[in-house]
Amino acid sequence: MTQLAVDVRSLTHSYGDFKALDNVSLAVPNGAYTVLLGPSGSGKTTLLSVLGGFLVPQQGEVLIEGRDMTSVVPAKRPTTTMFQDYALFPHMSIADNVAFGLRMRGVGKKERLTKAMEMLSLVGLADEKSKKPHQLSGGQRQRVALARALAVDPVVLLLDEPLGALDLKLRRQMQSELKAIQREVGTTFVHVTHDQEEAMAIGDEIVVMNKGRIEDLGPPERVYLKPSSRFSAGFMGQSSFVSGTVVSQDPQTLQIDTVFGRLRVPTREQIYSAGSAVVLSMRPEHLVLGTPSAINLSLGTATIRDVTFQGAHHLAKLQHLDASGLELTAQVPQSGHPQVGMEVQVSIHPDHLVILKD
Ligand SMILES: Nc1ncnc2c1ncn2[C@@H]1O[C@H](COP(=O)(O)OP(=O)(O)OP(=O)(O)O)[C@@H](O)[C@H]1O
Repeated sequence: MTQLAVDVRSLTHSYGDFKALDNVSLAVPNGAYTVLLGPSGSGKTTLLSVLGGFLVPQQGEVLIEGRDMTSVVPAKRPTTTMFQDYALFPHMSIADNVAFGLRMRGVGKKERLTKAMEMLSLVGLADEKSKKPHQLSGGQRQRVALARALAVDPVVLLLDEPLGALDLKLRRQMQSELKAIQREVGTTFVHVTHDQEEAMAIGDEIVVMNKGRIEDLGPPERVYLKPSSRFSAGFMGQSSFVSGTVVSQDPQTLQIDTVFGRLRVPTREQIYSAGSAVVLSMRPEHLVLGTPSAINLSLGTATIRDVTFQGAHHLAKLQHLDASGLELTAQVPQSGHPQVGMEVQVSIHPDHLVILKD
């Protein structure tokens, strides 16, 4: 049985009247790269602070490798936290910065410098060992902070917006480096970000947070393709939403009334009762413009209202002709030449239609 690196149970924490964490439970398997994703104020940093021991929750428990750590101070936990500003010591060499945590733990000089060099090699900075932090680029400083955090062999490394200070290009590059380093060392990483692309690029598991609660949790592909709530669908990229009411479900077909008529969807694992209010969520790349194929569900006809060039494709805003005011967003390949004012038929493959409880 895989032991859990982190097991938090029913965490609740308020600042005054404001509930920053509302009954949060989360299990992180050993060796996983977990990303806490959510908008500003959703409780990500509060949760990370509880894991790192900087905040004792008002309710709930934190277990690390099965041991209760709820009230244990940060220095006595098998966790280290890497903050966004890296907090490197400016007067110390890179090697001494990396060895610092080991020095605090009483590790001898020879051993700690050997470990520091091992960690600097891991992050590709062995040649810079004698430099001071100000002689390095932002990306290099970030790697030093990572080497320092890993030097003490934590069970869990907690990263709070670790790439927030980097420009976009470097940020994307560091994402793959972080992931590669995590795979190599096998340490459990819990990483906070509000950047959906970063979460998808890096996480084995994404935890989508909203208003102090976990809205969705799973591998990136699952959370993107089959989000489990409207919030999660909207936060993990673009989606068009359409309300519907379930008419019936039999072994073959789920029937839903929507503004563009009755949709007959091959039946789902989930059983819907007649009269249930649902929301249909559709990703732009799943909306098909042009004559629908036999298997696709027809969503009627729409007018293209706006087209934006996105490099690899166009994004078209569509206004539905039959359903007043309904807007859909569709991705159109460059070869599609979408033009404002064009009337197009819209359809979707049933497997791409996400049906959520309203
Ligand atoms: N020490 C504090 N005192 C009062 N309110 C706080 C405190 N720390 C956080 N909050 C509030 O709790 C909420 C959750 O904060 P938290 O920092 O956990 O969110 P977050 O998801 O990490 O947001 P961000 O991405 O902006 O850092 C926010 O509304 C914040 O204003």
